[in-house]
Formats: sequence, structure tokens, C-alpha cells
Amino acid sequence: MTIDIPGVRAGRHAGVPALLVETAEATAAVSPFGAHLLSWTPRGFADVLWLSPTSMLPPKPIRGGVPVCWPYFARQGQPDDAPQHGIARTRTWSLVGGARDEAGAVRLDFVLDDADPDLEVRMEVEIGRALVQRLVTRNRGTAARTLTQAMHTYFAVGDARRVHVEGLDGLDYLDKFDGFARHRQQGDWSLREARDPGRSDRIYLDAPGRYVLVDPVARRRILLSTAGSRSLVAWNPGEEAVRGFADIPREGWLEYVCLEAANAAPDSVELAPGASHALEQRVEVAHL
Ligand SMILES: O=P(O)(O)OC[C@H]1O[C@@H](O)[C@H](O)[C@@H](O)[C@@H]1O
Repeated sequence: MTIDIPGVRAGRHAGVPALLVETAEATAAVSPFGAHLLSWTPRGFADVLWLSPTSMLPPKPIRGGVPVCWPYFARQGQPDDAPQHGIARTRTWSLVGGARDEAGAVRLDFVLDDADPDLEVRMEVEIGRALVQRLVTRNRGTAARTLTQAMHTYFAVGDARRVHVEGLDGLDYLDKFDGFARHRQQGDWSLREARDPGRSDRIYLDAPGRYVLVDPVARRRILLSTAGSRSLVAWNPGEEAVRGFADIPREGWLEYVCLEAANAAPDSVELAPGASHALEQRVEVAHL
């Protein structure tokens, strides 16, 4: 599709071919590779998304922004040699639609049509004062399918050690750093928690879909609302495990927190033939 939406042009962002979006309220960069949102910068704020300065480039997975994990999260239900987080993040999606609404927000629609003969997947991205992303999967086959997935958002923060996340208090979570043992969250999430401080790789269960990332250093509050999701992954590798990531600088873990709107662990989606499921996230930012 040729792009003919006011405020949208083809270019590059951090070396990655991308559609560069400019609206009255925000700028953004979205790459067809992975339908990957690389940057979203509402006016008056620094970029809400973190993108690693040492990220690999396509065809390798991009580190940062909003990778799309699909049609499974991690390697759930897959053989050990399956690509982590599925193939959607390393395929080039087709831009099939887009528009600018009356308020000036821009919407771009991408489809990945050839990833699975029975599943069609679509990513709708709306750029404006709020960021809205919708990942819609349709089962066009004749058998039921099970889906797990995530929007693996890397939120840029002033200092990961000093932020906290509201909305998780009292929830149970599976801790990957503890062999997926089940624990209960007490109070807000932070890297300062008494139980295993300094790192987090957790799947929160029966999550309510409304979270606030409070960042006293960047002096802003990020509001994340999700729909079609009952799991929230909170990931920051911390000082030690980050050394295992060639595409994250040693100090890079201080600069982001991943909060991932997910369907993972028991929260898998059963898609009957002909059925669709939408995983949605909405992000807003405010000054503290
Ligand atoms: O390195 P990847 O494949 O992008 O994954 C990054 C992280 O993604 C998170 O969602 C997982 O919970 C972590 O265990 C994982 O390390």
C-alpha cells in the first residue's frame, strides 16, 4: 500500500526502516518489520518507549519499543528450539490501511497474513495524545486453536530502581526467577521489594488491566490500560542477568521497565473456528 496519510512518511528510526508519524499531539515511528512500534513521544514529554542503543537490526529481533509476541508467549506450549516469543516480531507485516481522524490522531493497520495458514493477525496502532494498540487474531481455519501472546512494551524510565507500579497489589504471580513458583504481591511492584530485590521476571495472574508506572526521576506517570488480557508480565533483568543480553548495554537495565499486556500461562486464549480475539493496550502519560 502506498502511504498517503497527512503526517506519515517513510523513513528510518535508529537505523530501522519505519513509518514516521507526526501529529499535533505526538510523534512516533512504526516499523513494518514486526509491526514494531519503535517510538512514541507525546508533546511535552521525552519518548515513552525505550529502544536499546545496541539493538540488533532486522532480520534479528529489535530490543525495545513494543515487540509483538505472537502466536505464543516465551515458548509456552512449544518445543525447546522454537523461536522465543514467536515469529511475528521477525516478519515484515503489510500495511493495509490507515487514516487520520478529525482530532488529528493517526491510525495504521498492519496484517501478517502468511505466518500461519489458519490464523490471521492484525495490528492496529493509533498515535495521538494516547497510544492505542490492538492485536486482533482471527481463526480462519476449521479447528480450534490456542493462543498466547503479548505486547512486550519497554517503558523508558529515569531510574528503574526508583519507579513503582500500582495496580498489582494482592495479585498472585509466577516468578520465572524462581522456577515459576507462585507468590503473592504485597504492595506496589518495584525493584526494591524485600523478596528477591533488583530484578523481576513475573507473570501476574488475573490482572485487572489498569496499571500506573510512577517515575519520580523522569517526573511522570505512565497509565497503562489493557483489554482482552488477564496477565501482565513485569520484566527487568537487573544488574546481573543483563550481562547475558548482547543487545542491552551494561547499564541499560536502569533505563526501562517492561510491562507486557499478555495472554500467558493459564490465561491462554481458545479460538474456535471463525472466532477472533483482540488484545488491546492504551497508554497515556502525565506529569508528576
Ligand atoms: O530476549 P527476548 O526473547 O526478547 O525476551 C526478553 C524477556 O521477555 C520477557 O517477556 C520474558 O518474561 C523474559 O524471560 C525474557 O528474558
